[in-house]
Amino acid sequence: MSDHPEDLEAYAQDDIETFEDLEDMEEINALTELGTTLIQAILEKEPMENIRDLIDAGAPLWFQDNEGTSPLHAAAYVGNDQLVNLLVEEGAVWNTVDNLGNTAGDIALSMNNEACYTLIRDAGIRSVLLLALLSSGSSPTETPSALVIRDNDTSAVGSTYAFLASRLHYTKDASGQEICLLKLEDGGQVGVMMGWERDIMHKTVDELCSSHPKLDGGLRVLNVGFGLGIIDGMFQTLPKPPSLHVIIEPHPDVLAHIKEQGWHEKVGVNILEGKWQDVLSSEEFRGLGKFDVVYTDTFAENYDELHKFFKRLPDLLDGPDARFSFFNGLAATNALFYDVYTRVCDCHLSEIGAEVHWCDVNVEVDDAKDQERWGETREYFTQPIYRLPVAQLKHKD
Ligand SMILES: C[S@@+](CC[C@H](N)C(=O)[O-])C[C@H]1O[C@@H](n2cnc3c(N)ncnc32)[C@H](O)[C@@H]1O
Repeated sequence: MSDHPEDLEAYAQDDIETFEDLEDMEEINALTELGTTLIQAILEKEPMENIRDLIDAGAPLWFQDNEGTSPLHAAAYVGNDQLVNLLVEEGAVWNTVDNLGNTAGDIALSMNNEACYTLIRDAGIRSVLLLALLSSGSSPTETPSALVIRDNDTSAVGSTYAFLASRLHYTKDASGQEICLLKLEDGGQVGVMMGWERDIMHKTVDELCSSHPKLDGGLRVLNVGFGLGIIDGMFQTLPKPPSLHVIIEPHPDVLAHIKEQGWHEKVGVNILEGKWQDVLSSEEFRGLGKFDVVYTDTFAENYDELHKFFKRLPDLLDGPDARFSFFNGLAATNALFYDVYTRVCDCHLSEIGAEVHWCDVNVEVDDAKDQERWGETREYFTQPIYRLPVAQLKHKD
């Protein structure tokens, strides 16, 4: 043993840390045991009293076993809505996924248990609305850190800054589908816009314009995000082309493509270069007045940004006849998340005084066609139904 006092101090420190480690291990073991017992008790359909006792004894509702099953997953498996309700009220996490990528809501849905599904979905809606409120209303220091919505994805898929610095390629894939492609640093590929979305864009233009009372006079249209220019092309081929067609686009490669395609020469088309967050506040934009039709479909932006866009709508829409839609593709690789975000959009649009009419568009294809749709790219929309929103400001009494 060393006789240097500083070494003795270090040994003593090591002992304390080992002791603390042991204490931590004991606590982890106790929680693991309680969590496992709770999940077993739920799966074995033990009486509610036993479940309640376990929760009161500190069984962790966030616990997941080796398969990723949480107490809420277990309650969904046994289809007990009273239990789902109890767990949600006690703070069970609504969006935990198991090792197969399923939430408890997905399990309830696959078992056709509407009561359990609705309870979990509504817990999700409340949670997302609360997070949005906390992140917009208070300074980060006033907000419990675990509840702040953070955008941790700094890749070109999750960060506008990285996206705008990345190169895009306009090409056709192996099945002849037009595509605007983003190549990621990890070698993966993501379609910024893909030809298969043409049907969704077509239905969107139809819902926004075909019965618009001002269609015959030429609509004043604002589109945010050019991509492949599919929706812009459709606005241009309306029976009466728009009297004003403003396109907001920040990406240099997209802007070069727009020029190549001759969009600057089209009558009534005004291309504003930049992000909508900057362009909407510019004097040039404000001088243009309000619009009959507003559409937004951007890339690499999270729900926070879409929510901010919603808040600008009262200044953009020209009264209750004007119509708004957006590409409703958020969280569209999971049925529960897609449902939750769709309903959160509905609530937030209602908050700004708009009413939403939702149209269901069938986008299901068979397996072989699905492969063609995505080619080598990452899938970002896997739901069979696209929920198309059309919002209008409510009449003021
Ligand atoms: C999915 S594409 C739009 C596709 C388009 N709806 C179509 O029919 O082809 C997204 C577009 O939004 C643009 N974009 C991304 N962030 C933006 C922002 N903050 N403001 C405006 N446009 C943005 C991208 O550069 C891209 O061109």
